[in-house]
Amino acid sequence: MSIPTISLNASHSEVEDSLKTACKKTGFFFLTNHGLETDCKLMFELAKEFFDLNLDVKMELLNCPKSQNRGYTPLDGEKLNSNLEDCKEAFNILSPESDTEEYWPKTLEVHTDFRNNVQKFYKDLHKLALVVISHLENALSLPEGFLSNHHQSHGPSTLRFLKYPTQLVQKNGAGPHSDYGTITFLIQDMIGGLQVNVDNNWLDVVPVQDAILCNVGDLLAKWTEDAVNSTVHRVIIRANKPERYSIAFFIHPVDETVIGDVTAGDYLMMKLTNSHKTRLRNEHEVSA
Ligand SMILES: O=C(O)CCC(=O)C(=O)O
Ligand SMILES: [Fe+2]
Repeated sequence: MSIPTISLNASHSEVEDSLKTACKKTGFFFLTNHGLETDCKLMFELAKEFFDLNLDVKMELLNCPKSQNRGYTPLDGEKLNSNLEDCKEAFNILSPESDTEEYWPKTLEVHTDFRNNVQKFYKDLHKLALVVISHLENALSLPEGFLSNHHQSHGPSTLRFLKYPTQLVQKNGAGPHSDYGTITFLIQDMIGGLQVNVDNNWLDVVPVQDAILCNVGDLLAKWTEDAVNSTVHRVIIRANKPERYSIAFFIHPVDETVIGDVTAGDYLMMKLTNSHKTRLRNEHEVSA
């Protein structure tokens, strides 16, 4: 089994047939001809500049204790799976409407217009998400607006820069988990390490140049009564590989959306609280 590629240049019916199959099988697909190829390259440069900042500068952006999903997450600061610490750093960016200056590195502003570029990328990804969501409605025979009406504003969708450092022995980069929202876009470099669990086997996701990897999240699976698969995946850092960068965009419905027995906002909060053990412990230490 491999991850299918869907080109946005294909006809609507071809895109939607392929989407239907992909979402029902692995829950993962590569999207090509999405129009953001050049922007993705720039974002990798900006992500590298961010992670190259001194640790004390990044720690000033630690999101503690105001919210749980913005600003900087240091190495080993998160457990996507409760049994394993994740060997990665992250920088989380909320929607341009709800973000505030205190979570942005001041030093980069001068050189690269970092904040403006990243926020523009956020908005472009959100537009692309609406295109994919509209195709999904057709692919899954859902009424028009069934999903897209709940994604018209940016809501809690989150953009995330990730860096997995070089290791001498194999390590856990991101523990086995499924994503929480509607869909996730993942832009990765060519190093590899992402694996998807298919029929109890770990399948390597071989990176495709310029493609955006998309996957179904838990809320979409709930929303469609499991017509699609929110598939478990993980990142392993193989020994002596160069550092790996990825950029994830987690697309979420607005908080008030009722899906099955939960609201989207409550579901997200519950999942984030469980995955930020270390940061919550730090928060406790700070407030104690
Ligand atoms: O960095 C990656 O390749 C995947 C990260 C991921 O799955 C996540 O953060 O949810
Ligand atoms: Fe994930």
